[in-house]
Amino acid sequence: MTEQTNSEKIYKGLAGVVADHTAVSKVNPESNSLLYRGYPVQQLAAQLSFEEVALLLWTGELPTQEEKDEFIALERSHRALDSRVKAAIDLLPLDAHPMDVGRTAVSVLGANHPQSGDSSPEVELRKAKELFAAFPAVVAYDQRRRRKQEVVEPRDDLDYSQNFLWMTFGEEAPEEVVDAFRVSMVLYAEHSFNASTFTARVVTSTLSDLHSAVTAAIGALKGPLHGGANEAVMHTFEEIGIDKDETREEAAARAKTWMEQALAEKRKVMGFGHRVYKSGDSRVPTMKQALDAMVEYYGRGELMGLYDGLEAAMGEAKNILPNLDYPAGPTYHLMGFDTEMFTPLFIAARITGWTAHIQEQRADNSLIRPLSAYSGPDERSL
Ligand SMILES: CC(=O)SCCNC(=O)CCNC(=O)[C@H](O)C(C)(C)COP(=O)(O)OP(=O)(O)OC[C@H]1O[C@@H](n2cnc3c(N)ncnc32)[C@H](O)[C@@H]1OP(=O)(O)O
Ligand SMILES: O=C([O-])CC(=O)C(=O)O
Repeated sequence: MTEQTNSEKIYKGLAGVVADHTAVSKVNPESNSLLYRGYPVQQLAAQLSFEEVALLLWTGELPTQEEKDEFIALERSHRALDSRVKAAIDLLPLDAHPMDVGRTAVSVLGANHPQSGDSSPEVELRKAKELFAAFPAVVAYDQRRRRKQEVVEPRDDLDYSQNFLWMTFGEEAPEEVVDAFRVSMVLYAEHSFNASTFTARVVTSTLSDLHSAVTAAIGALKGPLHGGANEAVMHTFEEIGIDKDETREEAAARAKTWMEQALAEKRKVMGFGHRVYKSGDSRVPTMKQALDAMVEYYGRGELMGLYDGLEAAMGEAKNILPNLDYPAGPTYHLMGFDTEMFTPLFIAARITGWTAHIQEQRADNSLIRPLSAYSGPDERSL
């Protein structure tokens, strides 16, 4: 087969290209819906624990009680911060970006895994579960070391979300906060062939291992056009200025002026727009409810002034709607996470989707290697 010629159609950014089948999730922009293994994500977010959603994504079916119990036991036994991961993180500067910390941690876990050379389906599923269990301690430790706080050991009387918040903040989170956190994890878990998942599939297609694929996926997630947007949303809020004494209306008016100026300068405003959804992200209404609950819990209506003002001004000027990162950013801010920790929270959730796709890619593999149209100089001699 020869490489494409210049006259052939180029699908820049692979926009509109259907690269393969997947049974993991269905993103439907026409009906503005998202199904995980056939179930609407809104139902899953309303009724299931994140542990149950993870099992659904991996196995394709809702878990039985026995499967759930077995997984919960495994998850609770792999929560503690691995000493080799801690040693590697301690070598990194305190201001290293937490996405770099997360990427390093997964790499260290992969290199030290006792079955690092075994990519059989059973072992890979086990590795996925262990990584799911181990990653929260990395996020919690990184936020705490940056704040010069001691490590908080996990507690096995708490579920995944409760324990995540416990290890990060060193106190039991109220029910309202745990619920908003759980909802964010469920919504962030999976989204078909997004850039990071596709990256994980490309790496897997070479028959490389699960930790290499996840490490590469973290690199793709870090960018502000993808997962890095949840952090960038908060930077926008900070740039506009958060003033707790302001009314909602005053904040909205300032946000509107800021957005008009940003668009006049042709800036991209993170947290808006989507490659697939053109009439709204299916997950935003559910995440917005979780944000509203946090705003009410913490009594921070002025933040919603900024939120509403930006959304309205972007809608009026360009008819571009928020994506999931837009409500997720301020939700994590209200919970007390440092802004730089937001995208690592996305990693914790997306480990489920990535590893479900890694399994699927491996089960029916074909090396992912597209063609390119050469645009350099004609052949020449030295
Ligand atoms: C969980 C997630 O990963 S969701 C995505 C998170 N990413 C972001 O929030 C980053 C901001 N958004 C964007 O950059 C884009 O909307 C993307 C990358 C997500 C999707 O982009 P694409 O489908 O490639 O559309 P593209 O970037 O070409 O935008 C089309 C038009 O809308 C404009 N546009 C799209 N999003 C934005 C935005 N956030 N701010 C300003 N203008 C925007 C573009 O400037 C472009 O305008 P033009 O035709 O006048 O040049
Ligand atoms: O689907 C995408 O391109 C990005 C996205 O929303 C996600 O990964 O959750």
